[in-house]
Amino acid sequence: MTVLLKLLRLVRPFTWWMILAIITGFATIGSSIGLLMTAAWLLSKAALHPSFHELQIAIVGVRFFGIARGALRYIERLVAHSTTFRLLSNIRVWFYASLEPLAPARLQQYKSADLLQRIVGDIDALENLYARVIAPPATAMMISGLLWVLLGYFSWEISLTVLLFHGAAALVIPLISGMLNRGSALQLSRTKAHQQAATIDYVQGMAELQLFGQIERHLETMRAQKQQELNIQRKQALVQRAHEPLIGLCMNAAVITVLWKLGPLVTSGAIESIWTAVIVVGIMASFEAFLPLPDALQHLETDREAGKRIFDIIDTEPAVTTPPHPLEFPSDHSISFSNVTFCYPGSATPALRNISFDARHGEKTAIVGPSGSGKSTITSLLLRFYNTTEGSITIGGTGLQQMDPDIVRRNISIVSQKTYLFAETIRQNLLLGNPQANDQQLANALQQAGIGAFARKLDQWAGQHGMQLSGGERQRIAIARTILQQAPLIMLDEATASLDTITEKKVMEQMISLTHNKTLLVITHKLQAMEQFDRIIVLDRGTIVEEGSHSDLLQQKGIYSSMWKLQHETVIPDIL
Ligand SMILES: Nc1ncnc2c1ncn2[C@@H]1O[C@H](COP(=O)(O)OP(=O)(O)OP(=O)(O)O)[C@@H](O)[C@H]1O
Repeated sequence: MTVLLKLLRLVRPFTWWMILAIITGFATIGSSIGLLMTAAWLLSKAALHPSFHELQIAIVGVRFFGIARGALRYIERLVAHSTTFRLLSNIRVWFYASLEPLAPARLQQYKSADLLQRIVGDIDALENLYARVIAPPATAMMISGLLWVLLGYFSWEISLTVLLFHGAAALVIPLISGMLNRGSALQLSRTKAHQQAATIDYVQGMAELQLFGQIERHLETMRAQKQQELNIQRKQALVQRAHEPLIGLCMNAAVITVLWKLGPLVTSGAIESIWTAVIVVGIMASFEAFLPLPDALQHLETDREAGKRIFDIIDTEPAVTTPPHPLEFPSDHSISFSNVTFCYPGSATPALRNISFDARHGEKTAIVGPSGSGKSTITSLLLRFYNTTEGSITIGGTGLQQMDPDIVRRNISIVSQKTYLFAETIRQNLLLGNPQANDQQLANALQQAGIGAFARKLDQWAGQHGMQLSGGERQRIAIARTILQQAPLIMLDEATASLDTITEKKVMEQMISLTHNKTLLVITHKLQAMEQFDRIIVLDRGTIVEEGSHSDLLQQKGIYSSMWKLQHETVIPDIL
């Protein structure tokens, strides 16, 4: 389906609103035409010194059209703005709802700035869809129809002549303008996306740019991008500025041609001379409806480009889908990986190869291994961000793919190494885990996460990305949030990596005791409190190389034993 048809499908729920706005738009310009034509008739007639009685209806007509024009213009603006904003908010909600199933797997290919430009800039561009693309041609067509009927009363030849000039104003001028500005909408949206990316990089990477002395170079790139945007806008404006004079030219040409045709008709007495001025001002007033048309084509190109960029994302097949009849989340929370192989989209090398393991209900399982061995990939698969390439994963015997991904995620609490804190207070960040929690419950959770002192700072602002807190504090707030969530399955993915060794050990022991009857899966490369885990799985380059309890693995004298020795028998300062 073409982008335009898809866009029209989006505006379909507002059909009646749009019809109402188009009718009021038509009535407004129609009143203008009525006002000028009645006034012209009145003046022409008055020149012939008729009785007051003969002018009475025209005087009432002038008053009526004068008041109607103002009132209708107000109503038209009200309806048009209301339609535009309803439409925009509908498109925005639709876009967010369609985006959610694509996260995170399908959105990873987009730069965050590009995504932001699509979410904000491209959706905003669609603001023009109704008011500047759909409404003006519809109103112009109706006005042209009105003139056709009004002038047809006098002469079909005059009627046809005006129709031809209306056609030229509606088609020829916009087409020439469109040709001159071809591709500029695409260039503009790309330039804006690049600018947004550069601005975000500038703000977020300012410290790095300063350290490497690259501020001036980065600013130069931004200046060049701004200049490029200005050049495109200048070119667009040059063409746009010509629209009004060209429409005026068309109008004057129409008037001259009509006058030329009217001459013989008036001389022959086929048309009374009093109507000459009426016909001429009617034609002149009708061209008001054609003024926005050349811009409409420009906006159409912008909207098509914005729509294309939006549908590029939305039409992507989600990496995971909800089955038509999802099964319930089981009460047994054992996790089982069976011959699982997984390749990230676009990657030829599997991140996990044929791995099988069980993490039984209520047991504590640790997955350890060197960096890049595939530990976090296990988390992504369990949270159903991706489907396995081969093999299956079950919870309590039910296949992950047979359940609703949202329900699975609601039952698994996770603290990852990339904790995200919202630019809100500590309280708001904690309430994400349990919106109903009272202050006492928040304080208990903070205490259990090892930052009891924050119970007195619940209303402190966490800062952008939680930057008003240290890395360790952020991590412990995230742990407290997980404690509040009370999900039956808990996963810690390098959750304590940013803590010092002593605190890390303490928090880990606390988590193990807090999750007494729960299934706990801990992913780590720092071997802390390992003796307390029921099972330890050692991963290396995507495969399970060792499995067993802490003492078993030490006896095997394999990778685990070497890692343990390195971390515990050699004195390695924390700062390394
Ligand atoms: N989104 C992704 N797209 C493509 N490849 C990826 C992606 N994420 C991870 N990988 C690759 O998959 C492999 C396993 O990565 P993973 O993050 O699971 O390792 P890890 O053991 O958790 O590492 P670390 O301890 O450093 O976090 C790595 O080779 C990595 O480059």
